[in-house]
Amino acid sequence: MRVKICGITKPDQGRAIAELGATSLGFICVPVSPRYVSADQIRQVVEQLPLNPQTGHLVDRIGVFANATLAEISQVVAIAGLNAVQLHGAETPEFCAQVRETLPDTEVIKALRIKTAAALQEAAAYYSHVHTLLLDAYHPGMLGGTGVTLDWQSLQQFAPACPWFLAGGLNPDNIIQALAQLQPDGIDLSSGVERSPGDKDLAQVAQLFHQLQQTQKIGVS
Ligand SMILES: O=C(O)c1ccccc1NCC(=O)[C@H](O)[C@H](O)COP(=O)(O)O
Repeated sequence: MRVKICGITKPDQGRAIAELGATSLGFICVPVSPRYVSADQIRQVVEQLPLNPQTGHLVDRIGVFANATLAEISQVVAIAGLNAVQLHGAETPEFCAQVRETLPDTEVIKALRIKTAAALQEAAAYYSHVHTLLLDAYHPGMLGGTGVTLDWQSLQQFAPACPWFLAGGLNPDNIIQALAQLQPDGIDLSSGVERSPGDKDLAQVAQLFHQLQQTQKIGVS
């Protein structure tokens, strides 16, 4: 299972989180966010990342955008050294397809903020235009990093035709409960493993991986 820790702002924390076992680091490229980082700041984090000793590759570097233009996204991907983009605003399936065509080596992840179970119907329109979906909680005043959990039970029938991440209010204390109900391809955490926006709590990240090891031992996938 992929484990994405989002809202990385500091090189030493990015490196430590990769070493703890994260498969993906998320960088907030949305200027109104308190976790915002510029392309140059992301590059500084990326330059400090270790290569995975097993694969010889870096962890995934995911830039999170909301309603940015294709030119803005392309520029940040090139400067920062990203290999994935997460579109967290009101991007249409057609826009996602354009991003995919323009950046063929970049994973395109569409985030859907789920207000009601009916909002899940939106997902199908994206299947053939993105590589991956991400389900996040809806908050009227914030786009992401809200700490609000989804109603996991209402997602039990969600079986998209592409891989998906579960996000929204996950933390070391509730991750086992979430994964007992759902089998996402990845999980995404931000405020549940931080001291303040953009300042990650490495002890909580370590605790998350400890909990994930427990889920394997007790057979929760
Ligand atoms: O985190 C932000 O500040 C943010 C701002 C604008 C758009 C998206 C943002 N975050 C996106 C993420 O992928 C978060 O990891 C996701 O919303 C989960 O956050 P949390 O509920 O705090 O775990």
